[in-house]
Amino acid sequence: MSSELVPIEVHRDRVLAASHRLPTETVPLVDALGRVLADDVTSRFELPPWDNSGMDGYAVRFTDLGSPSPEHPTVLDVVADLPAGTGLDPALGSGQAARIMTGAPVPSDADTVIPLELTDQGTVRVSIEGGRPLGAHVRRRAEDRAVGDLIARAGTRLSSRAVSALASAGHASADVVRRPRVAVIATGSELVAPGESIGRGQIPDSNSLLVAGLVTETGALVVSAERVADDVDALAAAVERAEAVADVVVLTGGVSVGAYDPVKALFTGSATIQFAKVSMQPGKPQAFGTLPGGALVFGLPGNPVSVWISFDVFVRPALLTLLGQSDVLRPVVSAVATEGWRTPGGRTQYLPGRIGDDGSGRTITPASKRGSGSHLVGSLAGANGYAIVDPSVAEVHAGDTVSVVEVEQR
Ligand SMILES: Nc1nc2c(c(=O)[nH]1)N[C@H]1C(S)=C(S)[C@@H](COP(=O)(O)OP(=O)(O)OC[C@H]3O[C@@H](n4cnc5c(N)ncnc54)[C@H](O)[C@@H]3O)O[C@H]1N2
Ligand code: MOO
Repeated sequence: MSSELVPIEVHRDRVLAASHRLPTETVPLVDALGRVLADDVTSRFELPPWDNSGMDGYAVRFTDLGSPSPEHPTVLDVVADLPAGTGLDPALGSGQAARIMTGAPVPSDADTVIPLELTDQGTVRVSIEGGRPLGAHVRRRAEDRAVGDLIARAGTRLSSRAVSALASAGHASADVVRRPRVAVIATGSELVAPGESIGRGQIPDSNSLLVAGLVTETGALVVSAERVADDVDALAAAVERAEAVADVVVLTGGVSVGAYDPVKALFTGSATIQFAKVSMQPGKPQAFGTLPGGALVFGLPGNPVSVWISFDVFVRPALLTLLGQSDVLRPVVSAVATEGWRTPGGRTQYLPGRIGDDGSGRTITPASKRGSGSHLVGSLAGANGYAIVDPSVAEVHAGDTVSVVEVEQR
């Protein structure tokens, strides 16, 4: 690892240059929520498919309506009854109307719908006591989409709203990008399973859950997760198992310069895996590259806050690129600091925080009184985003405007 700090964008560009969209698969719409569209989707149907009523009422010929009022109602003969789902198209002659329900096709001879509140609701003859303009309450065929119009673009992550639009447009399935398969390996001889009692020197393995959760939140699949001690042979075997089942292998811990850092030991000298000191805090030591079979491999620094930030800044954009999503970087917005904090200086600081709103705009409050220390795992529960502070800033003061990223909806 060169001692020179690598700019964050340079490291991320390396990662993105090695990340390529995965192949397409077809899934039924019931399974499409959260998947990313592989191709543009256009409408197979006109939307709406026919002129239909926007109100429960009466379909009339506008020329028959006159200027009705409670004192001088217009009376029409009701010659048809049209519930939603009917396929009828009854002929309407002069002085005739059809009772019609919302969503039912408007007869070809009618051009206007009168809501039933303006009538006596008659079923043989209807007395209309108020007028409506020509075309009122008729939802026109194809006014929303014509056949061939765009419904959703390639690269769209399918929301429930998008899935419903695809269904309405005549689709039963969607062509989506295959989900990346991700294997998680946490390294560290100090690690025990969550819930186990800990002896001196031991800690619960929280990174496995953190990475697996972040992978799932990104829309990828966790195919394996294991813990290995700081032992190069054990790690080599775990990486081999991971590579056999995964497109991406995410390792945590062991990338620094310590005497027992197994990731460093295993990959040093590899032609396809690079170690870098990235100009960020937390998250400085990073490993990235490809394994012999082609899987991407990330070696994230073991401190839990470093894992979260490194994942968000490097792994998430890579997974989204594999997923074919069009936007892979999170929007950076502004917020006002409710409290001050110190920065490390010299590296871009990522400070976990609680992003809120004080009524006059977005705010950020540090998740820990101790700032952006990479070991402050307890503070992660209260963070819903982070501030990004320029290396030139020595201290942030209450009231300062800073750049922030929100990772969760408030
Ligand atoms: N002499 C130097 N020491 C360190 C440097 C340096 O430049 N020179 N860099 C520091 C920085 S910055 C970081 S970040 C860490 C990264 O170290 P490693 O990636 O080798 O991580 P570990 O030493 O394995 O662990 C660091 C820390 O995180 C805890 N940890 C690890 N895995 C887990 C897990 N699965 N769940 C919860 N906690 C975990 C571990 O116990 C350590 O406390 O290196 C600095 N040192
Ligand atoms: O860069 Mo390390 O990730 O600060 O603690």
